Parts: sequence; C-alpha cells; structure tokens
Amino acid sequence: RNGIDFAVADLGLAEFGRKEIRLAEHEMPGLMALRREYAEARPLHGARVAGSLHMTVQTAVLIETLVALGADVRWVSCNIFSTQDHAAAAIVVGPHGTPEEPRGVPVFAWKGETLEEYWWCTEQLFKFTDEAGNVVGPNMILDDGGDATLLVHKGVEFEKTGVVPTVDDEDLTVSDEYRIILDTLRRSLAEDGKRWTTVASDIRGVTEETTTGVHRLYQLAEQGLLLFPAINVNDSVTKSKFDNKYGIRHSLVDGLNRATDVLIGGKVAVVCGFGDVGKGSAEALAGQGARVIVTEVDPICALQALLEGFQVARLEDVVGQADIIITTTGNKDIVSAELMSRTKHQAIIGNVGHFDNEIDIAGLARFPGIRRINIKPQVDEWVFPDGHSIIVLSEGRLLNLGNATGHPSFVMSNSFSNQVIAQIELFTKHEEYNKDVYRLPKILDEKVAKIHVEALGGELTKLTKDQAEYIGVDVEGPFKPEHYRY
Ligand SMILES: Nc1ncnc2c1ncn2[C@@H]1O[C@H](CO)C(=O)[C@H]1O
Repeated sequence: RNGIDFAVADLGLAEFGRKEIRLAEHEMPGLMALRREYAEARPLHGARVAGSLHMTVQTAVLIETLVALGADVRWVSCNIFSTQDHAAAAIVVGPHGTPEEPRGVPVFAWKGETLEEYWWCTEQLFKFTDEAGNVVGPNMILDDGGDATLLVHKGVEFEKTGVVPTVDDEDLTVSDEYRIILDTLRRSLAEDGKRWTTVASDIRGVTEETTTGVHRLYQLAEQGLLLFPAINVNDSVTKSKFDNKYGIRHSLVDGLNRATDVLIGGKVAVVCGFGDVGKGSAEALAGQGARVIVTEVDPICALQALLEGFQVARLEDVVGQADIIITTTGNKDIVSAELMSRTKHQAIIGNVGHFDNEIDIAGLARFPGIRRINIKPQVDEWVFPDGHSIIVLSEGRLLNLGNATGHPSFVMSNSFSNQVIAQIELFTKHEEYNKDVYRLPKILDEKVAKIHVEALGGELTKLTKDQAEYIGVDVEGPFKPEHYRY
C-alpha cells in the first residue's frame, strides 16, 4: 500500500506505538540532540541504510533520527523474538500516515518469526527502489550481531565460485539456521549470479552494535575478507560500559520477572561470564538478594568478580546448587544438555549473550526421554526422564529482549548516538577508510557522554588551562589517553 513495502504483525498497533515512541524521545536526549544539530545539513541525504537491529521502541527513535538526517531506511530485527509489534507498526505508518495509508519506513519484523521468516525478512533489507523504481541495494548497513553483513559476505563468496555448498542432512554440527542461510543463497544464486557482488560494491560501510558482531568483523578483517569499512560501535565507551552493563542491570531482572515471576532473593544464581554484560547481570541479581556465583575463563575478570564479593567456580561443580543460570559470555557451548540434566528442579536457564549457541537447545531437544511443555510464549518447561524439569527462556535467545523489552531508552540513547555518528562518519567520509574495523575517536565518546550527563542534571567541572597542561590534555578534552580503561 502507498508504495512502501513492509511485513509487520498489525498496523492497528501504530497509534499505541507512536505514543510510546513519543515518551521514549524524551528519554533519548542524545538522539534528539543529533536531530537538532544536523536538521539543516541532513548529512545522510542519499544514504540507503539497511538496518538489522531489534525492532523496539528505542530502535524506532533511532530509525526516525536517521530519516530526519536525510536517510532512506529499510529495517528488520536481528532476533526472532525481540520485535515490539507496536513499534514496528508505528515505524511503517510513520508520524504522518495512517494504517490505511502508511507513509513511514519499510519494516520486515514481527515478534515470533520462524528462522525461515527471519532470513526472508533479512533478504528484504537489500531491496531499495530508486527514483526510477529500479531495485537497488543499500549503501550503508547498520548491524547488530552481523547477520546482514554475513548474508552479503557469504553471497559474494558463493558467487565467486558459482556454487553454494551442500551439507549432509545427518551432520549435527551444521545448525538448522545455517542450512536456511545456504538455501536462501542457493535460491538467489540461481536467480542472479552477481546479485550480492553488486550489492557489496555499493556499500560504503557497516556500523556494528554488539560484542558478537564485532568479533565477526575482526575475524573477517584478519582474513582480508572484509568487503567494506566497518565501525565498531560496541567498543565506544558510551556504548559497552553503559548499555552492556547498566542496560542489562535493568532488563535482565525485567525478563526474569515477566517470564517466571520467581523470587530471585535467597536463590543461587550462576552468571557465566563477567564481562560488561556479566558484571551488570551479577550486580542486578545480587541486588535482588540472590547469592551469585560467577564462572569465568579470564583471570582478570575472575579477580574482579572475587573482589566484588562473588564466588568464582566452574559451572560443572556448582550446577546442582543453581536456581538460576544466566549465560553472558558471547561464546558457545556453555551449558550442555548433560549439565542441564543435573540441575535442581525447575531451575531457570536463560541467555543474554547475542546468539542462542551458549545454551545447547538442540542437544536438550535430543536428550533421551525429554519432554517439552510450553508454558507461554518464550517460556518452556523441559522435563527430564527422572521427573525434574528446567525452565528455559526464549529458547536460549536473548531473554531480556525475548521475555521483556530490552534495555531502557536512556541507556540506548547513548548506544544509538554512537550509531548515528558512525553512520554519518562512514557515509560522508568513506574514502578515508580502508576495509578494516575502526572505533570512533574519544572526543566523540565524550560528546555523547556530555549530552547524557547534562540530561541527568549532572554539573561538569571545568579544567583550568593550568590544570589541563598539568595532566597534558586539552581543556575541552579528550580527557584520557587511548589506553585508559574506564
Ligand atoms: N531496547 C533495545 N532496543 C534495541 N537494541 C537493544 C535494546 N536492548 C538491548 N539492545 C541491544 O541488543 C544488542 C545485543 O543484540 C546489544 O548489544 C544492545 O545494544
């Protein structure tokens, strides 16, 4: 309808979504400041931004900021459970449209997608139309976890040989999801053997939201396979030291409460990983009165956990004591089916790492005699033959977004201010960048922080020139050397 294409759950939810977007704007001072700063210049005019990032109310404010700066946008969620349908509807309808005449942004996302639907949605990202009505690709990617970037890179790889590899149906090491990706690319190769090569040639760069997606980018860069420049937004200090830590401190408990309403106080909670996300998770659970045990591979993070007063142990040694197990590692194969078979009755197992490979759901489903009882959407009870059961949240996917609404607006304002700055940087100065992974300069990190300090009523102290010289910095910053760890 009205020329824009979309696939969302229910445009009738748009009015509700619009109300929550309006309230969220007040809580996202960084994005609103960037709209004011760039309203005239519209630096993203000509940008065609393909966004793969949880379609939430907070992301809706990000999308409308990109549009306010001149961008043409298409959007999907980066997770099958994280879409907030009322936010998706409001973005499609737009601030001036109606459900009958939507005039917003093409969105392909709904809460509860199948994996096949998820990858169909992701494919739609790459189908912009130019003024003449021709299908053209994006010239920017905004990614969270790297699935959009992966599709382009795998597509180009297979177009080089003209072959998409086949995988043995019995090969358990190949995930169902990867089989779907291969099928998607097999179909597109048959339709047009140069499609993804053409798409990649137009892309000026990608800006990546999260730890896991950043790992993938560094791996591609190290292998010399990165097809376009990338900005690592995750490692802006005002992203990872805020969103990853204080965002999860808010949304983990929100997810646990909405999913199970189990009292956390007095229980034993095992937090796997003590990075930024693990730190926020442990603090939140301890704040609710849980006795927190941390597992870690990194002695520095383990020492931090010990000095915060947490026990540090191996999961296999404490799994029998745990009432709640939360994975935050960004790694894979953390909680095996065998370990889950040894938990207390009705122990809660959940993940807040980006992908669903931290908890072995596939192995759990193959456990002899296992029974799955769906309690409600994104809450499953798995009953072992011995009669004890576990409660698994969001099928091992991000429970803060699957069982709740993710991080709150104020903390996402910090993250998304970095996203917008990074999009402007790569779109307008892409010739200055090689096919490598970059971070934003500290002075921009401090700019984002300053907006949010002032929004919370914080009063910054001014350095005198003498003091600035004494510590070897400029009065206006940056205030720390590159190697400083916050
Ligand atoms: N409410 C939210 N809206 C959009 N993205 C979010 C939200 N909460 C958390 N995230 C992001 O989700 C990724 C992990 O996929 C993060 O690193 C966070 O920045």
